Amino acid sequence: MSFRIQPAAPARPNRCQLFGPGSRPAIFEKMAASDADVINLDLEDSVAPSDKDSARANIIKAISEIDWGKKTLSVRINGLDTPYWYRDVVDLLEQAGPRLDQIMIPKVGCAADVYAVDALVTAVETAKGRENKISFEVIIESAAGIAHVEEIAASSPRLQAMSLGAADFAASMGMQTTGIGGTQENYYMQRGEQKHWSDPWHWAQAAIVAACRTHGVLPVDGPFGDFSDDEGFRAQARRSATLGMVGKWAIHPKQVALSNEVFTPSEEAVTEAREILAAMEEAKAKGEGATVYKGRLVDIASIKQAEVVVRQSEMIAGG
Ligand SMILES: CC(=O)SCCNC(=O)CCNC(=O)[C@H](O)C(C)(C)COP(=O)(O)OP(=O)(O)OC[C@H]1O[C@@H](n2cnc3c(N)ncnc32)[C@H](O)[C@@H]1OP(=O)(O)O
Ligand SMILES: O=CC(=O)O
Ligand SMILES: [Mg+2]
Repeated sequence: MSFRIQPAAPARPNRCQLFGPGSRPAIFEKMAASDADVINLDLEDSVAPSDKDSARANIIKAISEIDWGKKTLSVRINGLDTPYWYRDVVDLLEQAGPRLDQIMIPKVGCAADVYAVDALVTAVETAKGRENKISFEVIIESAAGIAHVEEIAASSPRLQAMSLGAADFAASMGMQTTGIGGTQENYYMQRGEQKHWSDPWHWAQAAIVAACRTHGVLPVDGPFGDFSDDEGFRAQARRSATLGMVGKWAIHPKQVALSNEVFTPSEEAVTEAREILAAMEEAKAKGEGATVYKGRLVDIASIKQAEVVVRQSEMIAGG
């Protein structure tokens, strides 16, 4: 292990982030009643330019009027390349009240983007004497974002989570697809007569997980656009969970249960993890660092692996 200890990411459930356009206030109560751990009220790409002001007003009203329970409540502001974002930040911070937990910054391309929002948020918080400080989440969804992913992960103590935004990412990278996440028809290996589909999102996800884990940030998988394809969603979410991501977005309420299912360690996985911990306790008592569990090697690294599963399960149960 490096001399630098890996910081822990925030210990809060983030299995599913449910999105809804700020221009559609009729669904806000349904979002609040959902089983999502995080709610993302959107001011950005699901809101038409002509609706930006009214969407902002809807969201500000709903933040204090609706009972959001214990959910993390986040608002996605507009990008720094638009004329809307400063007004989003100032109005939210001045008018939305203390229930707002987090701001999501889209299309972050470098650490200075986060610095700029941090400076504005800090000024308004200080001016208003706000006690509960706003946290940040960012979306990596551009070539610049993925090229600078580590400096972005290290950019601010406010930063709690980082998502991959497959739609804008694909556009920025010039990828030949209109699909949002999941299997892409033309991304395959050919062997004889057989096609084997690969995962074009994998490398970006792995880069995000590594940057996040280095700096104590929660890595999250973004949208899966085809909400009629439950198995496709599950497969994408399982790959993300296996890579170390803690959750996924839902762009339709039917995806919430799917995401919670995948990102909650199963009873079977938790039992096995506890058995590994018990086996290693026995080994330790005998002065051994390695032993055999169900015919396979387990050693001191296995304790850390098992603890990831047990900790995640206990945090979700307690959260
Ligand atoms: C690439 C990106 O940036 S993704 C993030 C930004 N995008 C978004 O925020 C989009 C979020 N999703 C939506 O706007 C909508 O779900 C849509 C447009 C995809 C589909 O909307 P609809 O056509 O109304 O879906 P559908 O008819 O299947 O809705 C079923 C029920 O769920 C409700 N519902 C729809 N979307 C949501 C939502 N996001 N949250 C909670 N409830 C919702 C509907 O009101 C309806 O309720 P009802 O049964 O009481 O009438
Ligand atoms: O904002 C999300 C995306 O996929 O783009
Ligand atoms: Mg986007």
